[in-house]
Amino acid sequence: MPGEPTVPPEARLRLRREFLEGRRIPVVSGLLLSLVATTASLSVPLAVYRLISTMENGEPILGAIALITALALSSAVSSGLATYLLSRVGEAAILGLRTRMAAHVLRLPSDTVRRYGQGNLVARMTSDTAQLRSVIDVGVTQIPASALMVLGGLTIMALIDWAMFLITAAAFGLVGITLACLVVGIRRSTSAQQEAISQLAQKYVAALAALPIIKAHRANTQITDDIAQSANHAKQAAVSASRLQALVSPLVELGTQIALVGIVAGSGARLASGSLTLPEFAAFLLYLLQMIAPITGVATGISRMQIGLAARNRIEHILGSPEEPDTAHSAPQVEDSAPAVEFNGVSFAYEERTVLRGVAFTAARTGVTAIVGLSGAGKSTILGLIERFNTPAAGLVRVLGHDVRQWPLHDLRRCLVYVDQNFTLVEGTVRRNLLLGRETSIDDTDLLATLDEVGLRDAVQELPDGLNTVIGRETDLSGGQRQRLALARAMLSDAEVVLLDEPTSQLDSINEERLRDLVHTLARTRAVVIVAHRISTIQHASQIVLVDDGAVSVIGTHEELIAKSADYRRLAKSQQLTGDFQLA
Ligand SMILES: Nc1ncnc2c1ncn2[C@@H]1O[C@H](COP(=O)(O)OP(=O)(O)OP(=O)(O)O)[C@@H](O)[C@H]1O
Repeated sequence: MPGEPTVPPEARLRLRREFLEGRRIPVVSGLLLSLVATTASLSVPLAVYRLISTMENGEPILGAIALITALALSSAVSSGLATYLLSRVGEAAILGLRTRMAAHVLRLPSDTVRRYGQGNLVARMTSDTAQLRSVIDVGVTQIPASALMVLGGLTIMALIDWAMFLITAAAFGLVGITLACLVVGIRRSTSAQQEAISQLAQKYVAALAALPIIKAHRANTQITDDIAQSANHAKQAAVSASRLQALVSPLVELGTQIALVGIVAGSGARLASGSLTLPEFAAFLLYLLQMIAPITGVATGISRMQIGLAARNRIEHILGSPEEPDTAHSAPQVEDSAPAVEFNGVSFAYEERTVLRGVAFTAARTGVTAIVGLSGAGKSTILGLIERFNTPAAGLVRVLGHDVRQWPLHDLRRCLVYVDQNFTLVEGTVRRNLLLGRETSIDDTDLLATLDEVGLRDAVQELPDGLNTVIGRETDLSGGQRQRLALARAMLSDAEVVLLDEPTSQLDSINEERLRDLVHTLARTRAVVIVAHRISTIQHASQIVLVDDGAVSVIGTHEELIAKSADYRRLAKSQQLTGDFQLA
């Protein structure tokens, strides 16, 4: 992603530590089994050498055949067990990493999450971590085991015949040098491929979220073309990555062919001169053939590692993105006399764009503070600053008498309950949504009583599994019902400050009236800060804060503002709420 932060050293993934911590026994057992498998494989050609010598001497060969069988079997069994053990450990390490990523992403500032994009984050959590798994597989098992085989094989080959060993080493040395040149390109191209897949996931997730609108605007083809274009970028990136990866196996084959030709050509003279015996020649040839697989293993392993390392980089960027600042250690002491919320000369900008200028108001511990103003005036931003989703550029936001930065985030948010503009529900049952974030349970009678207060009891009881119905999949609620469910969740909380962002936007007039009553009941014992477009919802508020283009233009009761603010009168008039039209 352009503009990704530099990864701080503490966010770098120490793969060895991630992999080993708490898992030393299975890792060491896996590595030992792998060693047994390699040693057994390396011993097979020596056993063949012994078999041929035994045959040449006319001795019984049963023992030699039994040895070869035992070696081959133990190599296969140990290698299978090692792979299973190490892949279990690898999966456990990836589970740990995925959990860590989820926890970290949920602590990122909302703007950072928006900048990355949901699809992009999904791709990093799913496909990039799966790619990283290959670093563990390849780095811990494939490369070390194959490298051991190659080194062991080469050593024995050197002991058998140094001249033929030199031919072999020269051929594979050339392969190694060419491979080293390819590695950088492979890493770069796989990184581009992963980025292209993230972009594709991003477009796809965004399209799914906007599905009804896409259908209603008959934009299926347009959006499909868009997604297809991203898919095409992903394909092109994959093709250029595989162009380099495809060179790896042929390179190894080429090296093997050169070595084979060299050995066959060189062995004639050495066999004829007697400096090489037939069993030695057979063993040497077997070692060479046996080495093709591990050399291919090392080469493809190094190439696969690049995919995993590129994925590691992208994961590190997420883990390196700073979390919401949360430096306070304990909740400050709250004075009874402290107001619920205070804004003192608060200014705020999204990136370069200033959206709040010197905002100042105070919300008492009880009563309703309504924030009104035209669309885009900055009302939701004000609620976001109380929740400390963002930090002001200047001025102070206080909750219960203390600067929001003096509160540990968890404690600050425990004092607040927030119903967002989209009345967001989480994936899960009605009950899960009602109890979201609660540390204690509430019995069904109380849950249903609260649902009754927001006029939702009957609708929930009619759902297939009542409170246990999963919403948002086969069964769903209407927009207004979702909004009332979000309100019920807020009512069940015992937070001292209730923040409501346009809680009536989806409600019919009967439910709006019900909400008004509920808000006033809540406001008897708590502070309610409510953003509202419909002045009918808040005309009885203790105070109304009129926000105009990011600044507070006037504060007062409905009657006071009607009397003294032309802007408010205009706003109320547009809703027919002045003079004779005023609602009761
Ligand atoms: N995450 C964001 N990044 C950049 N700009 C933003 C972001 N959120 C809001 N804005 C901008 O900040 C300004 C204030 O937005 P805000 O949502 O606070 O307005 P609002 O008064 O609540 O509007 P509405 O009544 O339409 O909900 C708007 O101009 C908006 O475009």
